[in-house]
Amino acid sequence: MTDTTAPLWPAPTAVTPVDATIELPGSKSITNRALVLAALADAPSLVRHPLLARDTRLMIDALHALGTGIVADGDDVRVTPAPFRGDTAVDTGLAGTVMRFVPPVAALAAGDVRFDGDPHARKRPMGTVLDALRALGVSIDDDGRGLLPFTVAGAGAVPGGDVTIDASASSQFVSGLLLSAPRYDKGVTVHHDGKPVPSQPHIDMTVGLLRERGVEVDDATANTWRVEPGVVRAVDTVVEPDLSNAAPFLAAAVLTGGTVRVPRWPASTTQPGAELRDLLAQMGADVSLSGNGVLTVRGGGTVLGLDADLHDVGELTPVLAALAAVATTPSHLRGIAHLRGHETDRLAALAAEINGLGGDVTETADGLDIRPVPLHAGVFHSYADHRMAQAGAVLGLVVPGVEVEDIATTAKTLADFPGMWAALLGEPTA
Ligand SMILES: O=C(O)C1=C[C@@H](OP(=O)(O)O)[C@@H](O)[C@H](O)C1
Ligand SMILES: C=C(OP(=O)(O)O)C(=O)O
Repeated sequence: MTDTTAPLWPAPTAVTPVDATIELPGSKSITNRALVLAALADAPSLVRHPLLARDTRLMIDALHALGTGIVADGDDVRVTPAPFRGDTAVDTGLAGTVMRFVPPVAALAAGDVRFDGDPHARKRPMGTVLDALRALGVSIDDDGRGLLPFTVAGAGAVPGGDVTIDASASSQFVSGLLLSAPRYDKGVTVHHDGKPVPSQPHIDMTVGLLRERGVEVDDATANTWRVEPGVVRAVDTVVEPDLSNAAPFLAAAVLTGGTVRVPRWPASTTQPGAELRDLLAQMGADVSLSGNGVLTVRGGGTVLGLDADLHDVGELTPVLAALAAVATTPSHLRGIAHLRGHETDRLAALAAEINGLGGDVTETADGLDIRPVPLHAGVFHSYADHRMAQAGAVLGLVVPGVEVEDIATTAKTLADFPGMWAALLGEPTA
């Protein structure tokens, strides 16, 4: 449900082409994996240049509630592992990474760990995680609907073993099980049986970070992941910038015919945001990555529609859909049925909000068809979804009079999106 009491944010219209360098904070997905793995590790370690925003603070609080020592150390976070304790509660907020990655950790705790989250979080699919943990020997108390809230009855150890799941609704089901698997007595083998798993780069990220810590992972067979039991070595992690959060800023360059530079863009990465280079080029942008890691996107004046399967990079959809709505040719965004289980039903939300501004968007079984038509002023609702709010801001650049409801929801993954947006547009910040 939309919070109709949330204040409206007048989205600034770009009066000149943007020209800015955007320093992005760390990746949400890498930060939260690094924090979990640091808590599971054999010694203290540092997570350097982490994202500090709502989702990662929730992860820090969750691991702290489970007994892990976590303190700020300048801009870094120092994690000191300790035996996991129970008789505690975890607030997942609306963070998929907290609600899917922490229950497998809590299973190692000595005692009950109660999980609950935001109203929108109580709608996000969780049953696969709960069923999988039960199959691996964990006792969980819930009301049988496969949703938050629930209680993991930690027994101090987990047998582990083989489990078959349907992970077609979220790759996070797989990642969550794999992250804690080395600490289970028999390790874990996850088999996926169902429609294709989305967000493969995020699973590769999980496997890569486990291997960096000396954990043996076999992912050679499609849809099967085997994690051997063993020590998770403590490793200091330098978190890459959050490339998915580059999307609205790079989109501003595309839309206004301007230039946006993002420093520290990794030459190789498992982040799905890396695909922005190719996707924005398909939409008519000039994209280049310099030898010293600065990504530069220049808008070419004409924004082309996009015909793309976004199955692997679903979290880029809201901003790409906003661009598509003001492009010059139609777009077909495919392979993203799983977005219905994200922060909100993103397919329904994008269609409703773009159409609310006069757009012409239809939902398909697994995506969106977007025909660009002139848009008008209006309220763009956020549905507690940070990337919906970002999409509204992008549209506002070229559609005067767009008001984004609850811009504060962007704090899920960026501490100060409105300030960064003002700086992008050369406006004085508050
Ligand atoms: O593991 C992760 O860090 C994520 C996996 C993806 O989830 P889905 O596979 O549910 O799309 C992605 O959309 C989400 O933003 C972050
Ligand atoms: C789907 C997303 O988040 P979450 O980690 O909460 O699943 C997202 O950030 O786009």
